[in-house]
Amino acid sequence: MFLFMKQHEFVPQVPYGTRDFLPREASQKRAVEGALAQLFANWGYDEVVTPTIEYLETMTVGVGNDLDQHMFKFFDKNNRILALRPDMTTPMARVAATRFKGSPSPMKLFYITNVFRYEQAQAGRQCEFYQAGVEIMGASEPAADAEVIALAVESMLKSGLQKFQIGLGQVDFINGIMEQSELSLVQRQQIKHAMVTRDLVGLGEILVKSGLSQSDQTLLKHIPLLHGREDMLKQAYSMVTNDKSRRALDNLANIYHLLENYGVSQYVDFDLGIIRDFEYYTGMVFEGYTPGLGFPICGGGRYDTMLNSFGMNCGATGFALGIERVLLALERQGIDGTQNCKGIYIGWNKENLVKAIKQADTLRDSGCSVELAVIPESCAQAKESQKSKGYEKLVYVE
Ligand SMILES: N[C@@H](Cc1c[nH]c[nH+]1)C(=O)O
Repeated sequence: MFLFMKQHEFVPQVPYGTRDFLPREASQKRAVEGALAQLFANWGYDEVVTPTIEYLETMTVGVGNDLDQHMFKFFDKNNRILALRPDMTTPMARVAATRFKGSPSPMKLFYITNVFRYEQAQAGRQCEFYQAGVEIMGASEPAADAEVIALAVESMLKSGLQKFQIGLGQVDFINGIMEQSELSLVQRQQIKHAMVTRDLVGLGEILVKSGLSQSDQTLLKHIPLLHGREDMLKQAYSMVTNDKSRRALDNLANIYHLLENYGVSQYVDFDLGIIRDFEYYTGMVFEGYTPGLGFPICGGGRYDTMLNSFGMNCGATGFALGIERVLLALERQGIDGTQNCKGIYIGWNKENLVKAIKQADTLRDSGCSVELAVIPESCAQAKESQKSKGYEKLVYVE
């Protein structure tokens, strides 16, 4: 009796932060992913598929400790610690450094796959989520950065989004300012963290306690407000005196000039407060935003030291787009990306299965999508099935 009740009460759930994609969502997901795979291939990128699990030490070499609290970890039978990949950039760097040594440079690679990060789950932010991204490895020039940003713009357009904006920053702008002062590593990290989370009150408090001069405090407090078009870059130039920050601004101006030539600069604003939440970024960084979503839909940047950690000394840049975020944005903006029409339903009455199989075969060969009933139905039942399953046409074999 007890056993019976228990079985009765059991409601199977998916693990926290994961979700099912039901047919409509799964077909939207596939449509977006298919379009992106085609786009990346058209731009000369090759797909790479890596394991879902990596050794923890591989992930730590790549992303540092930033994601430590967010990784799903477990042991293999030899007691080595494994992690579900929290990011695809690190596995791609591992592949490039270990499998493509000596290949023509730069390598242009893409992926469309799931990644895992422990997060407070909410719509558009799950612990398991899908990313489509590209990485250019072996190129340090602004041309590679511009290509990656232009491709991010094209990806959003290809996904069906019309309204979005990219914020473009450069981590060396703030690094240059902080290196001038005598801040400890911890203080620098606290300042960056406050900027990443856009915690302006917290930033103010850290700065007051930092021992920095009043003018440096004012400058750092001002960084999150430094967004705009090219005139803002000029303003920022006059606010700093160190070479590193100024080179960062020159680098942004160069990238922007190329984006004008790609015809996508109208989608791009400068935002010097963007630092992103991975420590591996060493140059330009960017994030894409679309109305109705409170978090970035895509993001990326230059990471010139990661490959070195895997034994290959070269610069790299890339971006990733969140697939569920694209789907959510499309839904919230009322854009329906799918053709929801199904083809033909074939029903048959007793004894006519063989005829119906042949009919289905012929119709499929001619390019129609066909569902063949697996049990005999009367014509009225078949009509009902056609309607409830959403098929455009019924073929009834009798
Ligand atoms: N891996 C980054 C995106 C990126 C790709 N390449 C460089 N950055 C992310 O998950 O946000």
